[in-house]
Amino acid sequence: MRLIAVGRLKPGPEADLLARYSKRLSPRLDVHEVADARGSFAEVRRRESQALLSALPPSAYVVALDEGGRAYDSLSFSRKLEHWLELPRPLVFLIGGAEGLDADAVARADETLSLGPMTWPHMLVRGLLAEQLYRARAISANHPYHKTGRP
Ligand SMILES: C[S@@+](CC[C@H](N)C(=O)[O-])C[C@H]1O[C@@H](n2cnc3c(N)ncnc32)[C@H](O)[C@@H]1O
Repeated sequence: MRLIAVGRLKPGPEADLLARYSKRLSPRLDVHEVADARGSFAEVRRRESQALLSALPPSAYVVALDEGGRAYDSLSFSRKLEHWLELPRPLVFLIGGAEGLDADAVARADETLSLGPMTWPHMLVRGLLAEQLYRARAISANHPYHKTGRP
């Protein structure tokens, strides 16, 4: 699996969170960063979205992280992830920068994924996604990390 995201993640709590879950993930999650852009709000969004799209491997199956995207409960997401991993295409998650993804990036996505209707800081979203991917894989493997029916 690959994560393509805007900006350079500096050492700190967000990097620790990403590392905590990504090192436990199988298949591994390769992170590829594209540079922050400069300019007006609209230019930043367009440039960063183009950089994300340019970094896609050929025939990628693209899941764009988007507040307005599709939300899942953990069991459904686990099943969905297993389905994505069985596809004969590289699975790629996209996370926008502080100005978000533009319409072209969302249009290229095969799926959208929401981590809830609230907006999270883009650097935190990497770790949140990694935890949800780890949880989904734990559910598929009947690993006790996910405690069904308990808070
Ligand atoms: C700070 S948010 C961008 C907010 C921006 N105002 C917008 O309208 O998209 C940066 C990125 O983090 C991701 N993100 C933030 N909150 C999210 C959520 N609740 N669900 C899924 N992705 C989220 C998205 O990829 C988004 O492009």
